[in-house]
Amino acid sequence: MVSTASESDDIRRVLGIEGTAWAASAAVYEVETDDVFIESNPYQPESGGIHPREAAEHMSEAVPSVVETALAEARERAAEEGRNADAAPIDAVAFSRGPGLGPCLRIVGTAARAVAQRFDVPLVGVNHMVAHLEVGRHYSGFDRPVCLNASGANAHVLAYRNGRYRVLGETMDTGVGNALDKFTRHVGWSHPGGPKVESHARDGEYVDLPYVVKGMDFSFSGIMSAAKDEYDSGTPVEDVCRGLEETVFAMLTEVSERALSLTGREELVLGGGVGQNDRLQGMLREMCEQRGAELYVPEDRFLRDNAGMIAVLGAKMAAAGDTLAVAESAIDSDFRPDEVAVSWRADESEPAPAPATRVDAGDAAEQRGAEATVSIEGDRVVKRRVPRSYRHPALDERLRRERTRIEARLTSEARRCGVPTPLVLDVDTAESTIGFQRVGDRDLDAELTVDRARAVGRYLATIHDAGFVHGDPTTRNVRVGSGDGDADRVFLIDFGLGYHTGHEEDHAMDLHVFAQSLAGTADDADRLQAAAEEAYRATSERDGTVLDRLRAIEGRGRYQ
Ligand SMILES: C[C@@H](O)[C@H](NC(=O)OP(=O)(O)OC[C@H]1O[C@@H](n2cnc3c(N)ncnc32)[C@H](O)[C@@H]1O)C(=O)O
Ligand SMILES: Nc1ncnc2c1ncn2[C@@H]1O[C@H](COP(=O)(O)OP(=O)(O)OP(=O)(O)O)[C@@H](O)[C@H]1O
Ligand SMILES: [Fe+2]
Repeated sequence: MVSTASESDDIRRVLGIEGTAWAASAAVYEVETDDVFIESNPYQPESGGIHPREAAEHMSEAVPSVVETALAEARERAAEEGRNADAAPIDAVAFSRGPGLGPCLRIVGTAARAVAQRFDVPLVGVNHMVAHLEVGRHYSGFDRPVCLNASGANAHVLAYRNGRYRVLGETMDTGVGNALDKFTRHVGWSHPGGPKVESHARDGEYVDLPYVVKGMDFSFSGIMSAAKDEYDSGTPVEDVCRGLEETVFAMLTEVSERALSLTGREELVLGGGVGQNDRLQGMLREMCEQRGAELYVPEDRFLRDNAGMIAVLGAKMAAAGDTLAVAESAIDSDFRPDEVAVSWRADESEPAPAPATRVDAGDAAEQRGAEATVSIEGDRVVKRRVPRSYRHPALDERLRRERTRIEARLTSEARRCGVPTPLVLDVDTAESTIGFQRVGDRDLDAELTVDRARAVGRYLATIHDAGFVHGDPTTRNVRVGSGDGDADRVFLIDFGLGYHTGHEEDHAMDLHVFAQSLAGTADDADRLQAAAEEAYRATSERDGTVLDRLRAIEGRGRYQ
């Protein structure tokens, strides 16, 4: 019988067990001294990538021995503190419950249950992705950071809000490490590929590869096939590695910056095995410095998969009484971070409204968006995409030009379809500058209403029917109010990530980006989202298929 104690003082030493994919790991976390002992045994595939069956065989051999090593350490510490030799050396057992490979997770779950029963201590089921970010939050001392999880099988941007970690953005296909590993497999290098990409990139010249960011979501599949093609056509592998790092990490840095900008937060925490990469850390550091934000990067041993992070979060969960009865402790290979009901944080109510909210200060004010600076000069605004020094200069130049050209073109095209947008007054692609008519008197996030959400749904349907997407329809890229008495005008702005497409998936992504931004900024996001969808349905020529696709995007398990 496993006890399910809820006395927080009882939790002084926690055993953590990890084994979602490659790292068989056990750890002892000492609450009082904050000390973490970690014992790990990695699985190294003989050829190719991670084979689930081989990985599970590795876990069944390695998990018991790393657990015994950690327990021996725990016993020593228990003896030092003068604990009775008959008493349990630990006060709880925490294990990675998911996401991960099912066969591996089951072995970890079985081991954890056995230890918990043996010592009659509570069992704690930890979400591996939340552990990746909580360990950084723990050691940074940050309270409300944005978190970038850059790991093998996942890539997310998360922020805590009202009891859950919200996924502000994520990969639409593979995890970031898996994407790099697939390229290195193609080249014939052994697993894991990430560190090899890093060392080869140092001697490489940058090559252009597709850069795919949709709002705060992103995709790696196009980049990976292009990288393989480059290699196959004879481009030196060092150059392809450099192009990969510059492109993939600039994407992750851009979405992190967007998330900081959208939420108005000023702290960023990095997590996940790919987080060990120096170039990624450097880009994030530079971006944060330039916007006056703070970055925290955990030690490498806490970035890659490890049981230390499981024990650290497990201790907080156990202290909050968030434990599992054995009968309810089944693993969950698709466990998403936003499914976790956060029990261990004080119930903080959101400081309202988010500081990023902008109500216009008046003339000659300068706004700083995630990408551009916008200066208001009377009834005209000038938007300039400023260079981002964290990006390679060639990539930076390309993105600023392309986006400026597209923004000018699609803003006008939307207007011609009857969607309110500002008039484009002049464009200078060389300087990445556009002059616009000034519209609205505040951003939608400052004053969200059901009617306005409905207008956004209607306008998105209109441009989709005309054959293009907005690309970044967040609550900050919608202006409301007109200043001339017609308070309910709603304007779409910032079409720089738009493009022509007839694919339902792309149309659904626009709705998904809007839904995610509602979830990130509003408490009644569901109601607003329903209103937007209802208006979309009423307007669109093919509402059914797009909304079906939206449901599929929302329900997609990302573990692959
Ligand atoms: C669910 C769980 O099993 C999974 N874990 C995982 O992916 O292991 P993690 O340790 O977080 O990350 C491993 C990845 O991290 C990459 N990696 C390691 N060192 C790297 C480096 N210096 N540069 C780039 N990638 C690196 C590896 O190539 C590999 O793809 C996850 O967290 O998604
Ligand atoms: N035509 C306009 N009229 C009035 N205000 C505007 C106009 N264009 C932009 N703004 C203001 O400037 C802010 C930033 O503009 P915009 O979204 O185009 O830049 P950005 O850097 O791409 O921002 P982000 O990436 O954060 O969406 C807007 O949120 C809005 O408050
Ligand atoms: Fe991981």
